[in-house]
Amino acid sequence: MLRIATRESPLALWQAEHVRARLQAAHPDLEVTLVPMTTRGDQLLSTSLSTAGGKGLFVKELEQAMLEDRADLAVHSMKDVPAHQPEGLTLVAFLEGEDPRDAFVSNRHAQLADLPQGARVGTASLRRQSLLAALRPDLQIGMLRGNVGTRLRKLDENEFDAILLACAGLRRLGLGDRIREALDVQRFVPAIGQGVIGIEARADDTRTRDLLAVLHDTTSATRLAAERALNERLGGACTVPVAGHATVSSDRIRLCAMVGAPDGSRVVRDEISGAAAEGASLGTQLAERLLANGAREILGSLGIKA
Ligand SMILES: NCc1[nH]cc(CCC(=O)O)c1CC(=O)O
Repeated sequence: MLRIATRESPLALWQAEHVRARLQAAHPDLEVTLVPMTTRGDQLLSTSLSTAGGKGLFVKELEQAMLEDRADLAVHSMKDVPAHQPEGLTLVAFLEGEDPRDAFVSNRHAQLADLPQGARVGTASLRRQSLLAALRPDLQIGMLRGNVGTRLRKLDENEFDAILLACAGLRRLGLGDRIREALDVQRFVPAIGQGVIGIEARADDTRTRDLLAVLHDTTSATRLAAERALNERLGGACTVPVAGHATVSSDRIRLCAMVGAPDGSRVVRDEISGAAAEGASLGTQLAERLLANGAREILGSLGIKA
């Protein structure tokens, strides 16, 4: 028996069920069950995530369940996972990545560049807000919280002319046809870990780790090592406008990153390439360069010491 802790949002349940089905296919005699739970982040969906306390909110209850032996593993969107795991827990597998790009979704406009002057755009993240404002200072950008379905409903009810979501979440939920334009990763740099499902387990639980080994994707692991090293050096929170995306081809890696003021008035971008095996060190180096070139001031003005 293997117990999977998961949030109860439709996307989280899809991802947990996907992991369950793959484990079941690899180990036909194993019983795999879902243990759904509500996290503090889900309860606070109506308030701003940044004021509520950030990323850990979506994973804490799942981690508690593993530490108390009510579950053996937790399935996460890596985008929602903080830089550090609690004592006794560790990330044990990363699945093959879905499309990492942000999606432009609109009922009226075919692409971001078609938005008229002053159009209303909804987004749930400071990163998207910053990138968007830097690109198009004329837009009226509003905070859009809630599950993917809730956000699409707000668009359909005409609260916004367009919204930005992750392509991965839309595709997984069978809503890929809502994507009008997939935004280029160089220009519109994705969030650390966007599109990758990660699995956390107890560090000493070798049985669970062995059972999960079949799901592990080394390209995703290489990507995540670079992106998470970058994120860690930059303070490691999702409450800051930080973007980082690595592309891996054979033994090379290229990491793009951005730190921006939420209003887009200042944006620092840079990129670095090197050997894939050096990903984590490249991530740290790129973070140092960003900090030296203005990111330290941007983060400092948001109360983050990096
Ligand atoms: N913060 C919510 C969240 N966490 C992960 C995804 C998308 C799926 C993924 O990145 O794997 C989403 C929804 C969104 O940003 O549109």
